[in-house]
Amino acid sequence: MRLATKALATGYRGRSVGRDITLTAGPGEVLCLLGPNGSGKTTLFKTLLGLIPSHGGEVLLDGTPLDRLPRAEIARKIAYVPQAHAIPFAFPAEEVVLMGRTARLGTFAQPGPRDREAARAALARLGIADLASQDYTQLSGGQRQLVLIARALAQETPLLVMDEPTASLDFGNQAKVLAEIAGLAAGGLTVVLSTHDPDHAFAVGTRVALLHAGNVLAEGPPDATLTPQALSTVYGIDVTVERTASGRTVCLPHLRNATASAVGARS
Ligand SMILES: Nc1ncnc2c1ncn2[C@@H]1O[C@H](COP(=O)(O)OP(=O)(O)OP(=O)(O)O)[C@@H](O)[C@H]1O
Repeated sequence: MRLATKALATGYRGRSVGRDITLTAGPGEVLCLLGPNGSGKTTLFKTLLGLIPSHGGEVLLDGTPLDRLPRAEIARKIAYVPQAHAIPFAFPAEEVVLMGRTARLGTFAQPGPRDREAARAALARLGIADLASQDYTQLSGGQRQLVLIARALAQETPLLVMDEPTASLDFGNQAKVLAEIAGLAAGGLTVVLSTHDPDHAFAVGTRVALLHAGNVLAEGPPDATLTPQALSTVYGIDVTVERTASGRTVCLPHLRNATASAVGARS
């Protein structure tokens, strides 16, 4: 499924957030959105999902304007992984994952044994089958994050939109979820995600969009887009981008100024 935005403007009632956002992502691609806190990533995602109206421009799914698609149709095309703290589901984890199936089925349909099986398979795939009967509200931030990713997988849509999917995960689970994302894209899914870690964009991104002050400052393959200069402009710090011996690309923020002021504060 190809997602495209054309000169999209985003925001809330009486408040403009993003403008002139033109992006595209297709099957097999992982489009990573990077940008400082408050730069409008979540707002863009809510607009892509039709949860809030756009302030101008277009969102197209395989060429069809989003606002021409009924909600149930959108749910069959796009699964959304929101930030884990955003939703206080008072249900067992398996029921939360099952909601991914109900989104596909429509308002009044009941999930059947196959749906339950798919929900359990999604939990197992993320290594959290043992959390199935635990209350979502009593899970840790990272466990909730994994449950929400399982919910999106159970929805079996061709397009996955993930808001900081690795944000509260431990070191190992970050790597597992990144590998899962790369695998899903390799299998033909379209993935759009936001991250605060440029290394993650280098690891799994086929394209990157760098948001700055409401605009797309740069967009393209990670190597060409996440340059030290662009990262410095967006984050206001000096950054070195290095290639490791094993062929990975990593970003190293310079800590000298921060360290100097921390030492100064102590003395
Ligand atoms: N419901 C809302 N009504 C009005 N303004 C909002 C609302 N939600 C967010 N904003 C504002 O929109 C701007 C963009 O917020 P958004 O959450 O999209 O940023 P973000 O890039 O996802 O941030 P972060 O990286 O911190 O998660 C912020 O200035 C925020 O204060």
